[in-house]
Amino acid sequence: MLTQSVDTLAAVAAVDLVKVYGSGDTAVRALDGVTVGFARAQFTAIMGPSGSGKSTLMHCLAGLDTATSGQALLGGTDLTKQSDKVLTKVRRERIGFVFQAFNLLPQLTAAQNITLPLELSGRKPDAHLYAHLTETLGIVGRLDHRPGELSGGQQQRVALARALMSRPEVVFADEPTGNLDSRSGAEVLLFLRNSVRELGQTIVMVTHDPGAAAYADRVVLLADGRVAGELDRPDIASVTDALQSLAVAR
Ligand SMILES: Nc1ncnc2c1ncn2[C@@H]1O[C@H](COP(=O)(O)OP(=O)(O)OP(=O)(O)O)[C@@H](O)[C@H]1O
Repeated sequence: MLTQSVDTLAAVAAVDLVKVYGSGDTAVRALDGVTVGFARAQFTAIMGPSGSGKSTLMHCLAGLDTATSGQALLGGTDLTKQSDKVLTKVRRERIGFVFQAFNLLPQLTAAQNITLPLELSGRKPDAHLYAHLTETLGIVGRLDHRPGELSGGQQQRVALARALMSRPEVVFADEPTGNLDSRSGAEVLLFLRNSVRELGQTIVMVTHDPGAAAYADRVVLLADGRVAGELDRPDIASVTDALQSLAVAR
């Protein structure tokens, strides 16, 4: 039974999603019936106290973890019903990932890292998009370098180009500025925001940082594995207030 309605046009949605880790006395209900939609061409931040289920929700929606019950919808596909083989293909072809730790392959150049997911799925990189992304991200002069020869900010910009090259239905960003100084972090967030405006990209980002969340169009708040509220057009003050109210209510 649905506890809330969900936008059926959403790029990504959770419907009454439950995730229980372990069993018996040690079972942890990381997601306790989450129903939420993430609209197309919108930048949404997921926030909440530590342990509230942010990473679990993102992992279930990205087909990186299996839910206990409920639906994890990407477009019309319920990821909870797919085989591992299909999930691998979905992650490669329909989802872009940006992680706190960049997760580039150290033995490949920046250029090779950017095009690898497309090559693995047998698709030819779009030369215009490649030029647009590498120019906008300011990494044209770094494309022959390996990740170990790049700064953290440059590595994350390579990861951003890789995430967007396949024109994914959604980009999931997990604390994308967590390892960056404030200037590099702001560049990453501005790029994410502009990719929503200019390319119609859908972005879902987990963050602890109200400053990062203020770049988003919307904030979804989690607490104890449930949706605890949301904010449209967030700013640093409204996000900070909402997080403080959650902490007080617990
Ligand atoms: N593999 C696992 N096995 C057992 N429990 C887990 C596992 N992964 C997460 N949990 C538990 O599930 C709950 C939600 O964890 P999750 O990592 O999703 O929270 P979070 O909001 O992302 O936290 P943080 O902000 O600290 O990263 C926590 O109580 C956590 O301890």
